[in-house]
Amino acid sequence: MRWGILTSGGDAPGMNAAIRAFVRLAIGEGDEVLGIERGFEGMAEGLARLLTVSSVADILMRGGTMLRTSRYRAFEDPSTRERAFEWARQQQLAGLVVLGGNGSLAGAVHIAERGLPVVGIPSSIDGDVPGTDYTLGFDTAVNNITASMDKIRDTASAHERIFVVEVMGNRSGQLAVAAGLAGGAEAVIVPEIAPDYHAIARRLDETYARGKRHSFLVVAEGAARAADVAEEMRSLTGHEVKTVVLGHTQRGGPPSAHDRIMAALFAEEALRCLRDGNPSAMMALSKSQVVAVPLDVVSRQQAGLNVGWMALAERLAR
Ligand SMILES: Nc1ncnc2c1ncn2[C@@H]1O[C@H](COP(=O)(O)OP(=O)(O)OP(=O)(O)O)[C@@H](O)[C@H]1O
Ligand SMILES: O=P(O)(O)OC[C@H]1O[C@](O)(CO)[C@@H](O)[C@@H]1O
Repeated sequence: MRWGILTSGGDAPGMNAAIRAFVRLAIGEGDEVLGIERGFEGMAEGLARLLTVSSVADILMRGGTMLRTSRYRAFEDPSTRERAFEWARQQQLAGLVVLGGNGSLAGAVHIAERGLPVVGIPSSIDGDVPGTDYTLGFDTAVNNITASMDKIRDTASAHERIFVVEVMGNRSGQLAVAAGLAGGAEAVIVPEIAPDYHAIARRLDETYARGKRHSFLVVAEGAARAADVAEEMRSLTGHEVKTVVLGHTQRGGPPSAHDRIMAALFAEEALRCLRDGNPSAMMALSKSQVVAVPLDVVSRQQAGLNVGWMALAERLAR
């Protein structure tokens, strides 16, 4: 059988590990895998090549995606999707694996509805895909942010400064919350909850009065800009406040061991679903097990925010 595989939306560390795992497992079963380039654009424009065992060598430890990716708005147009579907038919694809976040998986639902079996592997550093407890790339991104915060902490303590660290997460604060808990932030500001700047300022004043020499506020990019939060804190506390916008440093670099393992497990289950003739599914982590859930969960549900972690981070930063 011949499967297609593509990566779409923002790249996520672990995408390469999942491509490698899927290709090697599929070839091990006697199947073929067509690597589709630049996400859905590659399907619509016919950009693809057959992947071999050796073509996926030495990518396990690399971030980004060997297939490249895109944000291809034209795929929201049914006529573009029809072209892509027709191309998949001509290529005799028996099924497709889509690695990406909410948007990419919404695109995947449309393809499955048209009749091509599709398995989605949730991949986004944002950790905000509904129906799964984990998305590929999240652990690496949290580690990247935590490593940056550890470095910033040295200079923050030396100067007794407050740092506002802006992290990714346009519509979701899940990444900010995990990084805030792991990195020891005083407060986490997320798009889902309106911030109480006066309460945060009071907490900062109290910790400084107790002798603390540095403080972190982690803000998700979708909630506020770091510069605006810093200005607010300066005027409310009178302390010196600096900002760091981590940007794409969060998304690059080698995937963590956890992301590589999750990539292998998601890929293994994806192949099993396709070979079993499942018409559409999303790989999910649920109760520490990799399971297949309905693909359209992305359009029916919203990902939750771990407010317990957020509250715990605030209680611990004293
Ligand atoms: N409703 C939709 N219908 C068809 N295709 C879609 C839809 N939403 C998104 N896509 C396709 O998926 C691509 C990626 O979507 P998007 O930019 O939202 O990233 P994502 O997969 O959510 O990843 P990230 O977590 O990095 O934002 C889009 O550029 C488009 O090609
Ligand atoms: O690299 P781009 O296209 O600017 O995307 C940035 C967006 O992608 C994400 O990193 C998710 O991959 C979001 O957190 C962020 O808002």
